[in-house]
Amino acid sequence: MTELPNVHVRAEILAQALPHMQRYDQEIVLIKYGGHAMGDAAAAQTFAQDVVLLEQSGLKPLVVHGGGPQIGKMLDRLGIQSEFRGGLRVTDAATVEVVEMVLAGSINKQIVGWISGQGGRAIGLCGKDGNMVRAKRAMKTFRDPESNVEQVLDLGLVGEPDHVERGVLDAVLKAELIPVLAPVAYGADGQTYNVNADTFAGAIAGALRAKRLLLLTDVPGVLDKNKKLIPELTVEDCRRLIADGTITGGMIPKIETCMYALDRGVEAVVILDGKVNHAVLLELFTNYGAGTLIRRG
Ligand SMILES: Nc1ncnc2c1ncn2[C@@H]1O[C@H](COP(=O)(O)OP(=O)(O)O)[C@@H](O)[C@H]1O
Ligand SMILES: CC(=O)N[C@@H](CCC(=O)OP(=O)(O)O)C(=O)O
Repeated sequence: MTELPNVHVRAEILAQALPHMQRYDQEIVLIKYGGHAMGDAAAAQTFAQDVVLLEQSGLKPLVVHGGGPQIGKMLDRLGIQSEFRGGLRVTDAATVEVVEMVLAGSINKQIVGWISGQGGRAIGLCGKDGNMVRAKRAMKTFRDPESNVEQVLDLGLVGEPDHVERGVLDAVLKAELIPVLAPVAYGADGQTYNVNADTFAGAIAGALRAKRLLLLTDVPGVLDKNKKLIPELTVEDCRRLIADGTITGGMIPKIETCMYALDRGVEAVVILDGKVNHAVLLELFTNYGAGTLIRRG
């Protein structure tokens, strides 16, 4: 077989994107960009480029971002102690102020800037804007593996979304702007709540019946006990992997998010490595699916 010159190979790859573009035409795709993935400067630029390319190709991309490591750094600088329980940050009044400042302030606007830099038009909002996400105090239980006793965790001002108002998002999408959302919510009690970014993304994806939810993190996907990538999982598999301790820490809210979103009509969720250049494009517009694909089963 004669080898195609490089430029023709590139054209072939571009042409192969056509059925994928048609499949996702006018569909909502929600991309959760985790704080660890964001740390890689080169991948951050290709991430912004991918988001703009999706919008230009007729999809409706939304971004929900995290910023756990960045919040941690700022809390350290301010001398505020912080601890995680069950993958969630215990949040008091001083902590939630810093969380809001870092997430809805610096990180949100940084991502909007990256998208503008690639020629896109993004708008940065948090869950308080347009009454988008109302939350209530999270009630989480945790089973101590040593004593096997289940206890209710007091996480302070950690919120769990209990209502999503889609009006503001519909208006933003209609105006052909790309929403970039910080996971901070309001409470009926007047409090500001710190919501885990995965949980927030799941609530938005569920309310909008997104076609796909992509969770970009700093690992290739869900790993088994031997640290090998698991390419596909069902909801039942996920429950088993949490129960047997294969899935721990920050991966727990991610998997809970997947289960929640699938339950609300999201077709499939993918957990993938956001530090890989063009991770989003590879996943959506090529035949080389990356990461772990999770379906209802
Ligand atoms: N089975 C597993 N497979 C992959 N990662 C896991 C697993 N169990 C726990 N983790 C941890 O979950 C982390 C991803 O969650 P998190 O740190 O909250 O990322 P992000 O900031 O992207 O939301 C991984 O870096 C890894 O340390
Ligand atoms: C309640 C809770 O844990 N909130 C998270 C919000 C940010 C987040 O989830 O960021 P990543 O996606 O980068 O982990 C926090 O305070 O770190």
